[in-house]
Amino acid sequence: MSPRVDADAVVLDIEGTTSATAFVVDVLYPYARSRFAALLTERAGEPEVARAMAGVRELTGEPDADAARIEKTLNAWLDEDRKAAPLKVLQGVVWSEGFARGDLVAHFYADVVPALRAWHAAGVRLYVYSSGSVAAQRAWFSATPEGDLLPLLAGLYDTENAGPKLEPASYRRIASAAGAAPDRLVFLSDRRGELDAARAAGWHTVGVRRPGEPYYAVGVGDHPEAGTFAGIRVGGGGR
Ligand SMILES: CSCCC(=O)C(=O)COP(=O)(O)O
Ligand SMILES: [Mg+2]
Repeated sequence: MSPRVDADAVVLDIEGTTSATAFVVDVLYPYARSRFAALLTERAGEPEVARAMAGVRELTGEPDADAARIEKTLNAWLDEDRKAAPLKVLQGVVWSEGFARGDLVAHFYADVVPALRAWHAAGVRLYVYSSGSVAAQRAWFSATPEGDLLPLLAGLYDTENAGPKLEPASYRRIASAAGAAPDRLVFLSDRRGELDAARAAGWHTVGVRRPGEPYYAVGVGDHPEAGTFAGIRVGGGGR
């Protein structure tokens, strides 16, 4: 449970890995849910909102869906924790404003921020790859109980700029964008399917298994695993 990884860069999943799924589901989702109606009716003319509403209509095959119908769909997707791109865009809009306003403060497991600081200080580059939109990621890392962590991060990737998390091509895209050889990258995630996709792209992987998380019981297959970030050694020569 203390993997050593010979890599130059760490790529982080958020939900279930750096942070509790329960916080996302119990705090962030209700925050978004309570603001969708106003967003869809009062701000439908904003390009990002309009594009996401068109995306919902396309995904559901309901070209005439009005704001109320779209809100219903978004709430159903929230109930399923479905990582649909238009939902993630709209969540990103609402959450960014919530974090900026001070309504929301991000959650990180206690072992995460010390490890991120130590890796960064040792010259390991840090990236995020999450289903949460880049806007949501930026807001999340900028408003933490330990202050603004964005300066630690070299880049942010989501399903829009990289692609779906279960497809190896997405990890190849990230490696190329980050200018890193695949075998110099390690992906930390709680989901076996994501780890399988990263490994298929030639990356190192570590499955993060935290008791109480939804994927804990499923396990991470034959990927190296860690219970916390504290035991993960990353660096040239596995330092
Ligand atoms: C700051 S992103 C909030 C979490 C979220 O909405 C999400 O979908 C995270 O999914 P992940 O890919 O990080 O498991
Ligand atoms: Mg996750």
